[in-house]
Amino acid sequence: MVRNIVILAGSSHPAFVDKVASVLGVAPSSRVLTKFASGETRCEIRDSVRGKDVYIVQSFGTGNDGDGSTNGVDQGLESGEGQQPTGQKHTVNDYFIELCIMISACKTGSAKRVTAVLPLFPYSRQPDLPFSKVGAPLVGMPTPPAQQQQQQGKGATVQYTFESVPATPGPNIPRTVGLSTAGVDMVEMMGSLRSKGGSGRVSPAPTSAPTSAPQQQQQQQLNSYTTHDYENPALMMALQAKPGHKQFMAQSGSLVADLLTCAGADRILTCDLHESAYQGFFDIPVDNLYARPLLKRYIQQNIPNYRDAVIVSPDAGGAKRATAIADSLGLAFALIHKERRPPKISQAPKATMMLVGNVSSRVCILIDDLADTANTITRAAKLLKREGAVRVVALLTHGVLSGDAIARINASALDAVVVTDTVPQDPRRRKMCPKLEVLDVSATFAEAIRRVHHGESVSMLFQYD
Ligand SMILES: O=P(O)(O)OC[C@H]1O[C@H](OP(=O)(O)OP(=O)(O)O)[C@H](O)[C@@H]1O
Repeated sequence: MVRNIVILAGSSHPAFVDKVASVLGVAPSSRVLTKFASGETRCEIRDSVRGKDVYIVQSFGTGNDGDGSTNGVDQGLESGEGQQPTGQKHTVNDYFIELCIMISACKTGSAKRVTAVLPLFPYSRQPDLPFSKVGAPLVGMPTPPAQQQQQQGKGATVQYTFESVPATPGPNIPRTVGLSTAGVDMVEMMGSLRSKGGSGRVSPAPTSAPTSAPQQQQQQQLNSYTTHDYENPALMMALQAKPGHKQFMAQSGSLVADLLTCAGADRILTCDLHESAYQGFFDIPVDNLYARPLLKRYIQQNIPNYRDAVIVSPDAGGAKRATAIADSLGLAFALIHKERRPPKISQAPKATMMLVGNVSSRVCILIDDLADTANTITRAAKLLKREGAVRVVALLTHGVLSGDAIARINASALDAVVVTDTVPQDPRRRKMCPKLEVLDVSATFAEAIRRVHHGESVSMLFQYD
């Protein structure tokens, strides 16, 4: 049992906090978290934190993703007298504000030290810069048409397209049923997707669509998905149709870091940051834990003849993460490279994929930090199977799986998707996705908290993994 420590749970992932607290041999402290009718967050810390070492655990990626789970709904956790749960759905932003308020409440309640424990760190993916027609980041004036024509002759051979099933939602591609329909029958749903010609695209839902052309264009931009803007031709064309305008994308990472520090956080504990350099945005200590030992153990224990398998990074951004596992297990490595070029001069840039490495007749293990829409891993799996892979397993730290991700995984060439529980994976979600397996990372967090509390090294935890 660890003494003089306070573990507080935000409302995003209480089950995870219970597991962490149980390993530490303490009970989570009492607090009230709910919302006022106006939607503002209400927080009350019921146990004394005076002079204590406080750990507030809040995860993200569990926002309003329509998975029908009770996670993310204001249930008036430990509701105070006269305070009724509003039943409002929490978004990632709600969780973030809640965390800041909890940190501030503990600081003003005379806590000795407050550590924000974020199993999945929010806003650590910076938005992509839009890409020009030749695949370069669009950070200046669009290239004049004559120059574009000249550059087009040098395009690489397009081998694979990026279509996914269900299609990535966009201006003219509405969300499919995904998990938003309570009690949806997966078999029925997949049948319905197949009956639409196998593309997985469904007819646009009737809407009160704007009628005039400028209105339609504005609406398209409003509806557009921003995870990967380069995949949205309408948005890309609109962005490039503004001569002389330098595109500016808000990079919110340092603001988020400042907000946490300003709220009073003395330390951050997180896991598999999308970009490890993000730690440099803080002027307080940041401990970045790794799910790597867990993933390696999974490979060793669950992939038959794993020494013949190939570790694959689905994009260049994750190559370092994947090679770390490949090197320590002595496995072969392959990389999928995305190119963003237009198929024709008159068209918007399109992402295509190239495989570097040999996967023929091999088991492929895709390694990535997270799956959000699951486009990246499902497209990678499709390419790997076409290149002769016999089995494709995706190993990810954070299974955000928002929107249609589960339907997409079910319809994909993936044979299994293994995630950790940094993001809640409730039983209903697991039932709807038979390919999903969940690894428990709570013991790693508990050990890291114990080490921080006793002033021991956290990085030593991963020295021999
Ligand atoms: O499930 P999805 O919605 O496809 O998103 C998952 C992908 O997004 C992130 O990388 P990102 O595309 O931001 O690029 P990067 O690795 O180059 O930073 C992440 O590392 C995954 O590869």
